Formats: sequence, structure tokens, C-alpha cells
Amino acid sequence: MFELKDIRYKDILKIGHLRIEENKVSILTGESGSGKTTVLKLLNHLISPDEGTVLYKGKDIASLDPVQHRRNVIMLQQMPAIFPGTVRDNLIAGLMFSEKPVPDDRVLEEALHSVYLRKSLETVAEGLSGGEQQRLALARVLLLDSDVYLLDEPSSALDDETADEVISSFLKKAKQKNKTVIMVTHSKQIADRYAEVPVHLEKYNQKIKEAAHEG
Ligand SMILES: Nc1ncnc2c1ncn2[C@@H]1O[C@H](COP(=O)(O)OP(=O)(O)OP(=O)(O)O)[C@@H](O)[C@H]1O
Repeated sequence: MFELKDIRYKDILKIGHLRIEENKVSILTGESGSGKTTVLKLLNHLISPDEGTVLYKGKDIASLDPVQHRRNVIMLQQMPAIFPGTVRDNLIAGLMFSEKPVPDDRVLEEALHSVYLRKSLETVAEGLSGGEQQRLALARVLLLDSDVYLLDEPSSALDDETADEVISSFLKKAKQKNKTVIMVTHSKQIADRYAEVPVHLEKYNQKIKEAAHEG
């Protein structure tokens, strides 16, 4: 689905070759600052590499329309935006940006159930806890029904048990629809349990520093 070749991005990231398979759950791990978010941004075409090529379905991402690309490849940021208004407003915001039809309330409620968020559609979203807002944002991307989901630490604000329920349920839905998921996590438990393809990033700066030290 994606192929990264001879990538360099500033002094943050250097990847010789990385293939990300279609219809699989790939989980990106690595210490803080190793460039996990940067990889997701490259795949979403939010940034471009200084050197090398990122291919999506065999085509250079640089040649694709970024707006269309981001409809196929949705990224859930580490601190997702919550808009003023209700839970319903937040659920449909993404669909409206994507010019997709707004489904009826039953479908919206089903998305909330999928992320174990037991709140009414009328609840004021800004009053939700951090963990509840994180699940609301996850439900919002689930509704977008894209081909690829890039999830940046989607369970960081959840306790272990809730994180496990939510991620398990999200991935089950994604698998049913043959989606490709690339998820960043710091949770060893989540990585061990759900990674079909584990991807571990080494810190680029660290390597440079170590080399300088040795030299
Ligand atoms: N646009 C940028 N310009 C300069 N430095 C940046 C830029 N974006 C990120 N960085 C730096 O690059 C490094 C990697 O950042 P990135 O967010 O990709 O790491 P990460 O592995 O996702 O970290 P974390 O686990 O803490 O979220 C960090 O040291 C960060 O401060």
C-alpha cells in the first residue's frame, strides 16, 4: 500500500526501505522523538521528504492531489481537535469537510458504541473528559470510511482496560471492511496484542550522536 524508499527528513528521520502492507494493522513503536509522527505525516502528505520517495499504491505521493489523498488516507492527530457544539456536531464535522452524506442518528450512535463512548448525541463535546474526547475523535474518523487510517497514539488518554476495548473494537470494524491501519503507540500491551506487522523506529539523532562519540 505504501513504500518508503531512501527517505530523509531533516535530521529527524532516515529510512532505507519500508513497505506497509494493505489490509493489515501495522504498529509503529520507538522511543519519544524517534520520528513516528513524522512517518504518519509523510504518509498523509502533510510533509514531503527532503530526499527519497513515498509511494502510495505504486504512485509517488508527490504526484497525487493532496486533498483527494487525505480523503483516502485519514490521519487522526495525537491531540485531535474537538469543535464547539455537541457530540453529533463533532461526529458529522469530518463528513461535511469531506463532502460526504451525513448518516442518520442510528449510524452515529453505532460509531459511538464502537469506541465505548456511552454519551448522547446532544452532549456538549467540550465538557467531555480528555479520554472521552479522544474516543469521540476516533468515532469521527471511523465514520469517514477511508481506505487507510493513520492513528497517532489513539489510546494515550485511556486507562489500559478501556484502551484495550476501544482499540480491539476499532480494529475489528476496520478488519471487517478490509481497511489498512497504521497506528503509533507507546503501549507495549497494545503493540504486542494487535500488531500484525510491527515496525520499530530507531532514533536517528541518537545514532548520529553515538557515531560522533565513537569517532
Ligand atoms: N517540523 C519540524 N521541525 C523540526 N523538528 C521537528 C519537526 N517535527 C518534529 N520535529 C522533531 O523531530 C523529532 C521527532 O518528532 P516526532 O513527533 O515524529 O517523534 P515521535 O516518535 O512521534 O515522538 P513522540 O513519541 O514523543 O510523540 C522530535 O525531536 C521533534 O521535536
